Amino acid sequence: MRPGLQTRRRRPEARGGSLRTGRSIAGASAPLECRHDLDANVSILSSRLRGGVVTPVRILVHGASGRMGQALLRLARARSDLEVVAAVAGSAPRQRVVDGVPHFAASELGGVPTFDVAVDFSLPDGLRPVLAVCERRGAAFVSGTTGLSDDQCEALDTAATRIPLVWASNFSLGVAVLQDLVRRAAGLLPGWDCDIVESHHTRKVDAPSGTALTLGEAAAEQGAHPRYASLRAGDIVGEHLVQFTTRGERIELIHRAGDRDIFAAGALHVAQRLAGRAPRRYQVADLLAATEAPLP
Ligand SMILES: NC(=O)C1=CN([C@@H]2O[C@H](COP(=O)(O)OP(=O)(O)OC[C@H]3O[C@@H](n4cnc5c(N)ncnc54)[C@H](O)[C@@H]3O)[C@@H](O)[C@H]2O)C=CC1
Ligand SMILES: O=C(O)C1=N[C@H](C(=O)O)C[C@H](O)C1
Repeated sequence: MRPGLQTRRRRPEARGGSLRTGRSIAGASAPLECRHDLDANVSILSSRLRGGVVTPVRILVHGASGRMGQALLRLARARSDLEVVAAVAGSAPRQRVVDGVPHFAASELGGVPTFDVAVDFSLPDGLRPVLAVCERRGAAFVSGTTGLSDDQCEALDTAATRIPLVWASNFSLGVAVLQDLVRRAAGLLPGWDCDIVESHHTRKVDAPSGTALTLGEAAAEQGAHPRYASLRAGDIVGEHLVQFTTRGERIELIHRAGDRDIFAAGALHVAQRLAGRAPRRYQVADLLAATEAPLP
């Protein structure tokens, strides 16, 4: 894994019809762009109306046997607006059907039933095959897989010309706010040292974490030169400290995730709102703030 790759996060393209709402994430002062796209809303309605009946959004969980995959399956089961129609893991499943959900190996991806959105929390090698299935089937794609190569990031951009897509290094609301705070602090503190320290469980494979790189990019946008340090210990779900230091003083901004359900819930929320939208790359904030036409 090469540090810095995820710092190439693209901005969403400016589109006609975008509306500044002044809404903000949990009190952050920077307004979010809220895209009110009539075409997208029409297609959202048609995607959820099958045979004149409003149906749940059909989800494929990719990386289903993992820590995040298990959280996604459990949280999706509790939602009536989502239906998991396939669970895919890297290797062959021990049980073919669990809680009514058919399970598949990644090598069987071509045979999964029809779905509206794939939600991918796997490993970088798993990205291209599931993306290809989404493109072939015209399904939306939500991914939180980190440690992607340059080529894999470019594959996301290419796919986004054909399908609606969200990739985010972190689906928690708190990190979205932290990113905004880091950007503002870096702008207010030119010349200060900027250090990002991330701590995760010992099974995490990539370092620095995707979130650390995203936070570093927010600081770098304001002229900071972030440095990274990674700690792997015990079962830490995920902690990110961004420290600004100069002679005699220091500011520390920290987010601690205590439960990976926060990431899973965020990704499912985004998946539900992404289904049926127009092809392009969306940011999590677009979908948090999105205004949808009411369903009949
Ligand atoms: N964006 C976010 O909010 C978050 C992102 N993550 C990221 O999600 C990813 C998964 O994390 P964990 O669930 O902790 O990992 P894990 O190791 O527990 O699970 C990985 C899953 O991917 C599957 N897999 C592995 N190789 C595959 C392949 N080639 N094709 C298809 N499936 C494959 C495994 O069978 C397993 O089901 C990591 O990249 C992690 O950094 C994790 C938490 C939050
Ligand atoms: O692997 C994890 O666990 C996490 N990965 C993401 C990252 O790389 O930033 C998000 C979160 O920190 C948990």
